[in-house]
Order: sequence, then C-alpha cells, then structure tokens
Amino acid sequence: QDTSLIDELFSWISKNGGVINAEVRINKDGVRGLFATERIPKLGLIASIPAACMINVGSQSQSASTHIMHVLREYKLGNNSRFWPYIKTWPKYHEMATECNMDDKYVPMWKSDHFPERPAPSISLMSSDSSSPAIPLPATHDHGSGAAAMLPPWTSCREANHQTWQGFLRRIWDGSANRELEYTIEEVVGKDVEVTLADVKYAAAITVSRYLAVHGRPRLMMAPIFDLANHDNHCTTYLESYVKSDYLHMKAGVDYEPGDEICYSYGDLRDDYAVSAYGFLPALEDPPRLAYVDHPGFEPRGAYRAPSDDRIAGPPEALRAEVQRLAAIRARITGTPDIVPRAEGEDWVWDMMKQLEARRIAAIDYELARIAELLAEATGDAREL
Ligand SMILES: C[S@@+](CC[C@H](N)C(=O)[O-])C[C@H]1O[C@@H](n2cnc3c(N)ncnc32)[C@H](O)[C@@H]1O
Repeated sequence: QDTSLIDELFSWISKNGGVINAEVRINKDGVRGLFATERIPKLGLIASIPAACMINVGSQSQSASTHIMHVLREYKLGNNSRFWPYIKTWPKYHEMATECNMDDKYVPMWKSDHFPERPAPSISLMSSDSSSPAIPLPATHDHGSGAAAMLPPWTSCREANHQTWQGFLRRIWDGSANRELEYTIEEVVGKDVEVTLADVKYAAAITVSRYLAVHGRPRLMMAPIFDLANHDNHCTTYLESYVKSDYLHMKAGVDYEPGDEICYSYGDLRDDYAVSAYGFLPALEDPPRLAYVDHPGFEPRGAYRAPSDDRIAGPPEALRAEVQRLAAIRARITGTPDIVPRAEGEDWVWDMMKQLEARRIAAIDYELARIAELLAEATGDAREL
C-alpha cells in the first residue's frame, strides 16, 4: 500500500478547501493508515473533506452494480478523471482480497458450507430477499428500507456469497445482466475503452471496502482521507452529518496525541465477515468470539448482521444441544480436506484464510470448554467437563 502519492492527494484536497490534521503512515502491523500529527482533543477536527473531492456513487437504495459502475467509470478515465489524485492512492488489485476480487480457487477454504439448509449458490440478479442490506457498509450506517432492488440474493454462507459475487460481476462484465442494470458498462465508459473482468472485480472490491453511507443524505460516498482510516471496533472517531453537502467533517471521539493511529469502527465485524467483505482479520479478541457462520444466531439467508455477544446459557439440555452443534461444525471444518495448495512464495490470501480457520476452531474450543464448565456446575457431574 503506497504512501508516496499521499502528498499529492493532500494538496489536491487543500486546493479544494479541505483541511487535514493527520498524516498517512504504515502502522505496526504493516498496514497503511491515518495518524494524528498534532494533539486533537475529543470532538476536534481530524479532517474536513470537500464535496468536490468525494465520488458520489449513488443512492443507498440502488443496486450494487450502480455503485460499482460509478467507480469503474472514474477508474477507467485514468488521469482524465478529476478524482485521479484520489484514485491513484487506492490499493492495487493484488493488495486487496475481498469476495469481489479474491480468486475463485480460494472458495473451498471458507469451510462454512456446513449448513444443510443453505441456499444453493446463485448468480441470479433478481432478489427474492428484500430485507437485508446488500453490501457491507462501514460503521453503523445502514441501507435504507428501500434497499435491494436488483440485487443478487446475498447470503452469509461464505462459499455461496463468494460465488454469487463472482457470477454477478461476470454477468455485468459480459453484458448478460444488462437488462437488469441501472447502468451498463458501455453507458459508463463508452465503447472504445477496453474493460476486463479484472477491472470490474477491482472496481467492486474498491467500492465495497471503501464507500460509506453518509448521514443526512441517502447517498453512498467514496471519501478520501476518511477511507484511509483502518478498522478498530472500539474506535469512536465519527463523521458529522453531511446535510449541508459542502464538507464531510471527520471528528475525534477521544483525545488524540501526535503519533496516535486514527481508526474508525466499520461496525461489529466477526472474523469471517471482515475477511469476506474487507479482506483482513481484525485484532485478535480475548476471549475469542465465534465466527458469524459458527454462531447460534447465524442466519444463512440474507446479509451479515452482527450477532449478539451474549454467550449461551440455559438448562443442561440446551447446553448439550449447543455442544453437539459446535462439535459438528468443528468436525466439518477439520474433516474438510485442504484441497487448495499454497502458492510458492507469497500467498497472503491463503495465509489469511488458514488463519481464519484456526481462529474459528480456537473460538469453538473456547466455547466448548466454557459450556462444559457450566454443565459440570449445573449437573454436579465432572464427566461433563
Ligand atoms: C477503508 S480502507 C482503510 C485504509 C487502507 N489501509 C488503505 O491503506 O487504503 C479498508 C481496507 O484497509 C484494510 N484494513 C482496515 N482495517 C484494518 C485492520 N484493522 N487491520 C488490517 N487491515 C485493515 C483492509 O484491507 C480494508 O479492506
């Protein structure tokens, strides 16, 4: 993740009337992020991002394809785009791995296909489920209730969703979805510009991992500077309402000292969802929390909803049923053969997927041990342990 183009980005934002009280550096984990350069008191200004520097990618109720098309158009315009100083700072294709652009070969590594009731993978564009937000949105923002026109039936089963994304993007690219789209590729980039499937996947991965739903106007925006802030679930940095539509103000939720990393909470991300939607594993939690796909509240149909943090309690029968459920999932994970070979040299996507698997097993083991103690206490029988 490149920091050399950041100076140009900053001066473009200043020229447009913006203010930035931060700098961009690589953090202790090797990830590019935003850092305070001076003391910023709680409620103080981190950045003021001018409207002219943000890409408005559509309404919150439009199809995912529309947001992607807006980004694709600007990206394919190259240095003819007035957003070029911003676009140049985006991560490159192989620096990202969300479900939108992750190679299909990694699909079997999700190992979350253990629910017999899971819907069959589908590449249909027409959604029968209009209840859920279509795509992940940073922070607590939510799609409006009118969301989900013309969306694929997203699911939280990771294999299925990964394949759904791939099918959806391919159909956008080859034109077979044109009838169902608000904008087609030719409409946004013209006829003479070559658009590859990788371009469409790139635009999708960039859009989904970086846009935000602003408060005050039902729009989705790509906002420079703001989108350099990494996720920290406990972070209280906030965005003011964008009602005046002139500047988007990013404010400190705590006192920042010079050198502190300025994060943003993308929401309560369980590990499996963070990997699929954003391509990273959040900070390791202690005690570990079950992945969404392993949680008793997991709902395979529909998009991710952060599940409850309450740990299961109840009479011994309920606890034993949960033990059986978790043990079955564990057996499915460990019993699913590793058919995806790790590429020679650097294969950070493979490593991330294996780490996700290890975290899922550790969280299941933690939960099994915790329930065993509850059972032993409830029944007075140490054999439950
Ligand atoms: C909105 S951007 C944040 C800035 C990003 N690091 C950059 O340099 O462009 C979101 C992407 O940053 C990375 N990211 C965000 N939070 C992270 C974290 N806590 N740990 C590791 N990577 C993170 C992921 O690649 C994610 O898709």
